[in-house]
Amino acid sequence: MSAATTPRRHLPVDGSALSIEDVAEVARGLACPRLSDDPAFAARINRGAEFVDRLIAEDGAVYGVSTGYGDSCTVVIPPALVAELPHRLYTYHGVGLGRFLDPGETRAVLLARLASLSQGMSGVSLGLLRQLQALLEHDILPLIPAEGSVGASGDLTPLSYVAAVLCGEREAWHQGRVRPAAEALADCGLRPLVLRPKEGLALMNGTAVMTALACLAWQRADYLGRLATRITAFNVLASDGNAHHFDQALFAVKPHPGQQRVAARLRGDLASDRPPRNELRLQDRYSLRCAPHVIGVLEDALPFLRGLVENELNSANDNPIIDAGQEMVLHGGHFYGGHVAFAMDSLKNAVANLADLLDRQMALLVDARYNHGLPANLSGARGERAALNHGLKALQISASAWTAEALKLTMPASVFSRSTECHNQDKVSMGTIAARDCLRVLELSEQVAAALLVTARQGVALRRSLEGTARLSAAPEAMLADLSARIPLIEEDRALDGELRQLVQAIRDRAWSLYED
Ligand SMILES: N[C@@H](Cc1ccc(O)cc1)C(=O)O
Repeated sequence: MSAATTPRRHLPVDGSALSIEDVAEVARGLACPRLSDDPAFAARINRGAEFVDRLIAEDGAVYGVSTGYGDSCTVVIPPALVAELPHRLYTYHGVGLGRFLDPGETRAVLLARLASLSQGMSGVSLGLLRQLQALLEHDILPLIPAEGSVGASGDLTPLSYVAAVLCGEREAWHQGRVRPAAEALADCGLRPLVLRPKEGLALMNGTAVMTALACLAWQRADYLGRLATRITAFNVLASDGNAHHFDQALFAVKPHPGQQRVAARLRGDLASDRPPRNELRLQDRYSLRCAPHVIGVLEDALPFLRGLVENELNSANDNPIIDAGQEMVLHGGHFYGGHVAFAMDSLKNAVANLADLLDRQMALLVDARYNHGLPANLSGARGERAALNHGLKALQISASAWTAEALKLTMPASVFSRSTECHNQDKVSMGTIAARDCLRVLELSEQVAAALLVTARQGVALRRSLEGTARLSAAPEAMLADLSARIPLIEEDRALDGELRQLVQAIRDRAWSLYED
């Protein structure tokens, strides 16, 4: 079923704060924005558009309305040509390349722009907001190329594809295929928008693409952190590891709250008792012992990063800002996505560290020198056939490759600022590149997690076949049962790619409820 036909929750939009979860729900087609019908909201929006009209009538010159854009702001547009200007803007920005954003990402972009313009500080009309809402309502999704934004004149080039489709130009996904925008609009009874002065700039001169991608990345990272914790619990059991590394008294002396939360989750999963004073095997390797210290970095960063991303989402982020209440035109640089750039550069680092942690845990488990009595490569084959079977050998090699690629992409994008646009944009954020990197790092890390789900399922089963009784609490035990149904025990080697793809999808769908306490 397409998002246009699925029953969807209405998400009220009136300029008040939206959350990352709201964006993710709209992206999944589970919710659809509904502009407030409160007359006060309409009045606030209309006041901005009317103020722009008044400015043109009274002052003649307004930046981006009766002048050229950016460095060309000293070029005066003859009054007879002013109406054409907004359409020029999206036309010459039709220079995007690379993959197209997927439908979920595109819905998130439309909502992010709608949220920003609904602040009522951009001088756009209610008609423009309604047309944006209508694209989401009918699931008409502009084809937005992912590449070509420096993230600090906002996302001008990718957002030009939103502006063009609103006006019946370029192409959109609609009803499962790529269609000319004009045709898709007509089919839904919508008329192409004619942009008013300032409306082209207001649509394009902002951070909606990077912000939308950042919301989706944040939610995926949050889930992956929880999953890495659960996988660690399985792997402690599989490797006959030491649950006492997650002791409450131990973590009380290092007060990072996220790290303490991860340790508590591991304690809960492993149902461990107090440690004996001096065990035979005192200390496990770092990828097990320090798991709360690695996953905890993400866990502690997430609330802070949420703040950065949601503040951007709920901001007026274009230029100039039109303050109709105080009758001011405020020239500045709110299209600069530095906060999102920092959030995404940081998040991809923390996420890639999860991939690395899990990859190291796998390295311990498949190696008979370190796995405390399990078969090499966790092969489940017995007797004569053991010689023929290679177990998870190739899967470990793949996990190493995915991990390396994720780690390689952690180079911060924001430090690659270029001076561009005739040196008007001489310092830019690269936030959109950071967000795209982060999504790719997430994709690779989710693949590593899928490999580790296979590993953990196999490792725990083999450990239990040796020793029988190692304990887990109810929630991880239930998840293990679910995994065992999804992934039959590997006794004779088989190709695992089909199962891996299904596991990756299950991770994306957040198939397991994890520590939702
Ligand atoms: N971001 C610029 C505007 C701009 C728009 C389009 C461009 O092609 C270049 C610059 C500003 O507001 O100052």
